[in-house]
Amino acid sequence: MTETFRRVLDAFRARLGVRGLGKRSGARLDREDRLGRALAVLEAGLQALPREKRRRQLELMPQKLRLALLSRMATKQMSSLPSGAFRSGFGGRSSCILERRKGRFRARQGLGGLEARTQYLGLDEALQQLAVLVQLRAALPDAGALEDESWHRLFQRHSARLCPEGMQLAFRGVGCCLALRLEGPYTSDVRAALVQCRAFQAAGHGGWPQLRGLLAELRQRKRRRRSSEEAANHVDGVYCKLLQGRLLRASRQALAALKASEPGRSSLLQSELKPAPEVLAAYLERLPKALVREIHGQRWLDKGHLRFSNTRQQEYGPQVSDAMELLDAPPVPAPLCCRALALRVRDAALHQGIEASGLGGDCFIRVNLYGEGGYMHKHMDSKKCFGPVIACCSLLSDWPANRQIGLCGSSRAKDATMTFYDTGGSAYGLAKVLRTATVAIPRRSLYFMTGPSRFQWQHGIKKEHCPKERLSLTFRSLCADAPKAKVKAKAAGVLKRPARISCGTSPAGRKAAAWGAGGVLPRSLAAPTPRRSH
Ligand SMILES: O=C(O)CCC(=O)C(=O)O
Ligand SMILES: [Fe+2]
Repeated sequence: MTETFRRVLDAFRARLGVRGLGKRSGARLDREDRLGRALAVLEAGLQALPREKRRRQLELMPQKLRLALLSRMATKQMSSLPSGAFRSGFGGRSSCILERRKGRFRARQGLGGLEARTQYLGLDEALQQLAVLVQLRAALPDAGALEDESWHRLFQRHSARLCPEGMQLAFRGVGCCLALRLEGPYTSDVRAALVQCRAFQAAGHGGWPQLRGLLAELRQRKRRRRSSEEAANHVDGVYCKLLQGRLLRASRQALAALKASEPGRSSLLQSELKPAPEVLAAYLERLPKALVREIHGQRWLDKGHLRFSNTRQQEYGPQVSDAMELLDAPPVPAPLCCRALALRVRDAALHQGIEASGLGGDCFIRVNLYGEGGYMHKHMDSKKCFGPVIACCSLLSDWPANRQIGLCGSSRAKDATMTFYDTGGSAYGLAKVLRTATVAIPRRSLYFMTGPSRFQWQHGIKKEHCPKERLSLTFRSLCADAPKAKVKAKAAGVLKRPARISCGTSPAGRKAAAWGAGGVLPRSLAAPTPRRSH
């Protein structure tokens, strides 16, 4: 299985190498542009809502933001939305996913404007088919880039060459509007999916009203009994829900940009802490259950300094000692979902124009599980050991509870907040703090720490800023000249595996062992050896 997966990863990497994902233009926008963009997304999103909902959202909006939005609309300075808000094929262009359901797996792969998926299979077979799909993607141009007939001929040629006997595929067209992923219904006929893809492209230029009409029509076509009104209501229901999340984000960004444009305020963190790209958001909607289950099946590390903090960790990939030195030991293989997520994170970094070398399936992954009130001391992730970009996904095990998000409401109160401390680049725990800033890290979001937020500021999570159980996964590249440990690891992970807790026969040892396997260690048992490693 590992061998198969490695082939998938190699093919994936080759594809990235060949195609390159290019930098997003305008990644470094000045303040005005940023505000303009955020307001434009906000306005377009509001326009896509039914009137009642729109009014309600406007009422909920902080006054400052509402005024900015209205004055912007009044002076007609908006950029050319909605057509500008549509990017065809976005999201489905190259996504590569393994889905799990009831112990069976299904591969899904973006084909640039189209998406293909297999039926549910055993893990090995699904991985093999994922590898085939990745190769197919590498061999094909984007579905919209050629005439449908020529694309279809190419598709037939390559699928005949690559797809094994009996491989069953279903296809659908995908598009994107207002940072929402639009999906047609699956069909076994690739030509029908091409028609969906073209329809998304054509409707995209008419903005949301046309796309909504198309989505309703596609849904109606799939279930013939449904009336057009029912289908339109269904589309409204689904997309309004999604839009609310996007609106929340857009309004936050607009507010942040507004704040940043006030004289005397630093916009440093807004520009350096990049928010999650939409590509990943849909993925994070689906992933957590499987991921959380998989992570709970693994062992937690025994790190003295974590015992007070109601936090547990796992680490995968290259082995690094507590002194932040690379161990001469084989990498610890990450659970499948973590690896898949690592690939997506790397993809997301490339989409954002962020340096991504060293990220991906083989990078260093740390899993942090915070209990309620769990915290992380302020620190700077080791400069000598880890690269210039740290990516982190925030997840929670009770993820469905977050369904009722509202614009600027208080329902996000369960999300965690990270505090940043400007130490002018010093990594010492006692370094003088010049200023602090807080950043919300909502569940199912991804952030990248780059530039000053990585090397100038320290970061940490306060007890009172983690009101609910939180799971985070950090992804780091290793520096080429990371210091090597002089000691040799005896076996995989030995230097940091739970040696003390696994053999405890005293009551204290037994309780500690329970902690290592999922319980919470009482304060009285914590060992006084808080050597922190980041
Ligand atoms: O959980 C987080 O978001 C941050 C984790 C972190 O800073 C670390 O593991 O070094
Ligand atoms: Fe950190």
